[in-house]
Amino acid sequence: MADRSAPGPDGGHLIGALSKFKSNSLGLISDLQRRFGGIARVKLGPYLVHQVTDPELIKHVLQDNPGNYRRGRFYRGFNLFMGHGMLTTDGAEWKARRQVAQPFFQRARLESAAPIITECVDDLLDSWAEPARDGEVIDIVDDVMRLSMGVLSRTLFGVDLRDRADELLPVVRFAIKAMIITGKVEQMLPRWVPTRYQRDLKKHQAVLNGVLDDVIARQRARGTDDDNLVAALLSAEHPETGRPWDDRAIRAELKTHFMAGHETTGCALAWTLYAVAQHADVRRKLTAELDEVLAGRTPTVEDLPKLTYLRQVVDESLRVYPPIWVYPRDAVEDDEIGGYHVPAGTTVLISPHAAHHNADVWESPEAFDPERFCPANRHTTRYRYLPFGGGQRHCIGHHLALLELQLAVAMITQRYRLDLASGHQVVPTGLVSLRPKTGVQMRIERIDQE
Ligand code: HEM
Repeated sequence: MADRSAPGPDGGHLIGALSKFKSNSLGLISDLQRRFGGIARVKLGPYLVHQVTDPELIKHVLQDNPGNYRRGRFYRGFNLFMGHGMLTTDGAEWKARRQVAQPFFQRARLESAAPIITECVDDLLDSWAEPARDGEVIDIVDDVMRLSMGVLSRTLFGVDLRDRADELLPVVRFAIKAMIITGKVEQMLPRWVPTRYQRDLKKHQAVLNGVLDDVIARQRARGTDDDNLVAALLSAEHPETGRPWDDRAIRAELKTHFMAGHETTGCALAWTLYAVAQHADVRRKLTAELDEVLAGRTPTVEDLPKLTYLRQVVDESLRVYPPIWVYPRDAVEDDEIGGYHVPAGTTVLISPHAAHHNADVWESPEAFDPERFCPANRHTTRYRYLPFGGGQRHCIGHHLALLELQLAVAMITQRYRLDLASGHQVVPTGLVSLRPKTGVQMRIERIDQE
């Protein structure tokens, strides 16, 4: 076993790089990657962390030795809004949850739900008719979040949670800050200390729990024959106890899918529309492809294989702006990564953002260039491109996300031209998701169809 420590900044003191992580987490991970390469050792407050960005070393953690890397201390924050569910558990508990949900994420099954997606996109397009006519500037972020909330809840839960978006959107905005542990005092105080943060936390948790309890109650009243995830969870038996799952466990699964699925896809769509608006050549090429293949009609799943450039645009957006920009694991036993010692109990950070912006691996990584995903290059992307993670814990929802992104980008580009409002700067910020810090303000113009 190697006894060498990986390179990294001097971090022996108590605070280490934590204050930088709090104020500019994206800057810190890029800086570590640039200065120290594929594996860097850093102290974040009291925690020893190895950031891994080399594709082979990422493969080691996610695919070759995954049993040694579990959800750990940084995932505890996720319990606040996801409970004890598929994303936050390990081993047999995780497996049981993944098995119940897996059938609902089969590609063919999701593809048959494409008309639900196009209906939800149509609603979004209709809601933009007025601002387009009045030449108004709008922030598109909440709108795309509503869209992904509608798609997720209709395809998986058999209800339309857009009806409750006004309650849910503030919950999610709070949650994506609260779930990431940054060592802020308010996060560290015991829950019984009556701070404003604790009051807000409880209020938002109660709203989310209440909405999802309603979803469960409605499904229970309808019975368990419906073909959706809620009905499947209500009729599932726990593999170890043989007993049905209780409502708390079912709610944790629904919270997990809700939080993991709609925020990520919404962010990805906002970033893709932003990127297309910023690159006239990309917009031109995309519009030409859509015109040629669709000639103005609504896209279907059968059209997608012909819309190759559309897929390249989505892939490149997920490279430059990966919605899950970092995720941690804790090492169970001592390990060796890239010849360096990684002690048991310490954290390994996988950052798609740092990996996707690594100049040793990507040519001109800061440039938005969909050509790098042309079909001839696709096979070379393994573990240097990981917007949906990798190994056995890869994203269960990736087919749904990609389907929704392709259909939504196509339909929006067909009907509207989006331009960034003059003077508005879009700045990525690393919360649980990669969010545009002050929104994405767009001027929307209707493209007249023949
Ligand atoms: C663009 C959209 C999405 C992105 C970028 C994304 C990204 C990711 C990533 C990177 C992971 C792995 C995290 C880790 O290993 O720690 C993950 C896991 C997960 N994602 Fe997604 N995701 C997206 C959409 C969705 C959707 C639509 C759903 C569900 C409706 C979903 C549900 C999940 C769940 C439940 C897990 C945990 C899987 C497990 O641990 O077995 N995601 N996602």
